[in-house]
Amino acid sequence: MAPFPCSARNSLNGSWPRLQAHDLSHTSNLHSFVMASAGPPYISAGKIRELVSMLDVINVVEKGLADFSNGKVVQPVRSFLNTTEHGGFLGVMPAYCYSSNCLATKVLTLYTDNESKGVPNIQAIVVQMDPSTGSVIALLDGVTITNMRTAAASAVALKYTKPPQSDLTLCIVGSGVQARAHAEALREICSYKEIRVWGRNLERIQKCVADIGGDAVNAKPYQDLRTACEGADIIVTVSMAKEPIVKGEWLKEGTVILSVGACLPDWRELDDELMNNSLVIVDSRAGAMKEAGDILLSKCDIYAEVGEVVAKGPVNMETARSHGKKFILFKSLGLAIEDAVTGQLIYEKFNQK
Ligand SMILES: NC(=O)C1=CN([C@@H]2O[C@H](COP(=O)(O)OP(=O)(O)OC[C@H]3O[C@@H](n4cnc5c(N)ncnc54)[C@H](O)[C@@H]3O)[C@@H](O)[C@H]2O)C=CC1
Ligand SMILES: O=C([O-])C1=[NH+]CCC1
Repeated sequence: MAPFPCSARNSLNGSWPRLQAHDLSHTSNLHSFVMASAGPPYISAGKIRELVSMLDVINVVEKGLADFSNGKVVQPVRSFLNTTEHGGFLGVMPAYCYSSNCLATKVLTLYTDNESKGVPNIQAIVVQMDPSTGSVIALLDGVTITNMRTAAASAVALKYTKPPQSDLTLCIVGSGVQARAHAEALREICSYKEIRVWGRNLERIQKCVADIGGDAVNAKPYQDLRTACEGADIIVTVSMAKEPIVKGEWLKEGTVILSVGACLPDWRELDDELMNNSLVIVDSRAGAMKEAGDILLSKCDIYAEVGEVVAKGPVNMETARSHGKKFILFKSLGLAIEDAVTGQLIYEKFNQK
C-alpha cells in the first residue's frame, strides 16, 4: 500500500498543495497537512508488481528505445563513481522524453559481493518528476524497475531478432536477480522446449530453476557452462563476471545472444571470437563506446541501436551473414529512458487506482 492517499495531491497538476495557517484549524485539515507534508508517494516493489505486468513494461520500453534512437530523448551517458575502498559504484541516470512526457532520474549502486552482507548487489531508487514544473511526483522502488525494464529491453531485442524455428532452447548464464526477470520476460516473446540455467553454485542454480517454474516451464540446472551453451538457440548472459566466460567456439551458427552483464569498460562476459563473429546491436552507441568492455576490448563493429531496429523492422541471420557474421548479439548496458518510461507508466497506473 502507498503510505498515503494520492488524493492528497492537486489532481490538476500532480503537485503537492501549499498550506495556509487556517488549513490547520480543524483536525481533518491537520490530517491533510500531515499527509501533504509527507511529500510525494513512495511506490514499493509489491505495489509496482500489482500495477504493471511484464508485458506492459515491454511495450513502454519498446517505444522508449525507438524514441531514444529517434532523437526524442534527452539523456547523457550515465555517470558512475567508484566507492574505491568498498569496491562499489554509484550511478546517476537522468532522462527526459517529450513524446512520453516523462522526466526522471535513477540513482543506483552496484556492488559485486553484497550477498555476504545480506543485501542485493544492485540497489536503486527512481525519482519521477512532472516535466512541466520539475516537481517530484513519486519515488519508486528502483530495484523492481531495474529488474523489469532490463529484462523488457532484452525481450524487445529478442522480438526483433528471434530465430525462426519454434521450440527453442534458452540458456541463462547466471542465477541471480536478472536470471529470474529474464526467464519471465523472454517467455513473453518465444516458447521454449528447454530453459537451461547455469551458475557457479548448484544450490543457487536449483533455487533459480525452482523460482522460474521448474519442470512446468522445462527449466533445468546446468553446472557446466560449455554444455549449457552448446546447441542453445538463445543465450542470455546475466552474470557479474569480469572476464570472458562464454566462448564463441561453443556456439552454433544462428545463436542469438542477449548480453546484459559486463557494464563497465574493463568488464567482460564474452570472448573476442564471439564478439567479432556477431552482428552487434546496442541499446546506445554512445553508452557502448564508453561502458561496454566486451565491445571496447574486442574492437568489434556496432551494426545498429535496438531503437533503430524497432523502427526499421526485424533483423535475421540473412542480414548477419551478409555482414560476414555467424551470430546476432544485443549488448544491453541499461538506459535511463527505460527507467523513466517504466516509472511514468507505474505512476499513471498508481493515480488511476
Ligand atoms: N544492462 C542492464 O540494463 C543491466 C545489467 N545488469 C547486469 O546484469 C548482471 C546480473 O545482475 P543481477 O542479476 O542483478 O546480479 P546478481 O548479483 O543477482 O546475480 C549475479 C550472478 O552472477 C554470478 N557471478 C558472480 N560473479 C561471477 C563470475 N565471476 N563469473 C560467473 N558468474 C558470476 C552470481 O553467482 C550470480 O548468479 C550484472 O553484471 C549487472 O551489472 C543489471 C541490471 C541492469
Ligand atoms: O542500467 C542499469 O540500471 C544498470 N546497468 C548495469 C547495472 C545497473
